[in-house]
Amino acid sequence: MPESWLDIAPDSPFGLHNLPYGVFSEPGDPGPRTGVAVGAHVLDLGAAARAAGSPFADAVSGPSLDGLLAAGRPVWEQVRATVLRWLTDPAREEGVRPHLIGRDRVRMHMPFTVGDYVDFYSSEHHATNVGRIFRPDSAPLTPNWKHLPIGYHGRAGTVVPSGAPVVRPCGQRKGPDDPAPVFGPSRRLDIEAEVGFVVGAPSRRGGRVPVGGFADHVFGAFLVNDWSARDLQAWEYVPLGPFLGKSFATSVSPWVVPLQALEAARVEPPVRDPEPLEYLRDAKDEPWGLDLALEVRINGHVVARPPFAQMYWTPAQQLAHMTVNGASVRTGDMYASGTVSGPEPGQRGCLLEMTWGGREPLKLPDGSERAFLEDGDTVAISATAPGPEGSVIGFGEVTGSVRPAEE
Ligand SMILES: O=C(O)/C=C/C(=O)CC(=O)CC(=O)O
Ligand SMILES: [Ca+2]
Ligand SMILES: [Mg+2]
Repeated sequence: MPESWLDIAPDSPFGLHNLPYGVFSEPGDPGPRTGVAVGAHVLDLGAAARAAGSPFADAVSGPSLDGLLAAGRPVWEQVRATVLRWLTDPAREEGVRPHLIGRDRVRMHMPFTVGDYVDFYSSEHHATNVGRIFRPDSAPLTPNWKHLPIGYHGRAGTVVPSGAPVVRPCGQRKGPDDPAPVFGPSRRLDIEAEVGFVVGAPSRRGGRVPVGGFADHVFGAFLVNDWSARDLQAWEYVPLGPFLGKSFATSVSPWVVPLQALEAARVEPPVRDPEPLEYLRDAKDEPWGLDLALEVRINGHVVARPPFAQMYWTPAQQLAHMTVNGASVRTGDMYASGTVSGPEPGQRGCLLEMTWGGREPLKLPDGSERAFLEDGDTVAISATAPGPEGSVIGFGEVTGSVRPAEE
């Protein structure tokens, strides 16, 4: 990789190997714009592309990534290669430097218009733990679990950008010893640390996206916090699955890391036994396990380090499964991996597991204890992945604070 004329710290999570896309504004701006994070800066992509007369200027000049997502893989590759050239060719410095803004000056926004939203359940460790906690008298994994990536359709309209406050939801709950359900603020508000994927190029209704078609359709990855009210969920979910316990808010991180930046993070997924049906088999020599290291913090204290590489079903299999019945995907459709949990106690991606259903509260270094979230708590989920040449690919973080219920 050639050097940049821009001063970028060698260990920056936003070095030249990453170049994630997001939507930002500066104080006093008329509206948000598309940017690329580089070192301590954001490159105003639309302005730089217009100044350079780039053929893709229109696609990157909107107030969201929607135009870029819809443009398709050849354009994604062209934009990335062009930005890299701009940042490394000394002859380009004069034209590009005016379009760099300090990242500490900008506010980040929702990166794209969310179409449909699907949430999976693809960590074997998470599913096993949740099964044990919610259904102690049954086998922890349901009979279908190792044959298909289980998922449900979520509420796209309540996907919110990182930093948006999360109001504690109200709803029905009924504990095992309660004679009747009661209504009120959730007492078991939880998080779920997940990785999200956004579709760029749509697929045809009636067609299927094979496992090998993942990178032609999916633009990139980001972080997701699927806030969950466990008491509402436990009462409502039989037999149709999560509903109001998860539909009140889902937070996403502002930077979308393009799949091209994750080449060095690709790893073989765990061995699948039994072997899945043909349409779910990994494409030969094209593994889509991803070695992302997540970190979950509550009020600044690290409470978990979930490993994404351990996920049983890959995002390529999830997309293949989501479309195998002929259901199409559209630009802006997003899907989340499911809670990321590893085999160790310190690797669990939600409080339900970390505290084993609330029975073993966490002790935070500030002396307080948490079974579930309290009003005022701030949760941040971050992640990094290995990049080429020893570099680090940063995802930034998704954060949100809990506001009291509106009763
Ligand atoms: O097994 C259950 O009943 C509950 C599962 C979930 O909480 C669903 C979910 O959001 C999936 C996930 O994030 O892994
Ligand atoms: Ca979830
Ligand atoms: Mg949700």
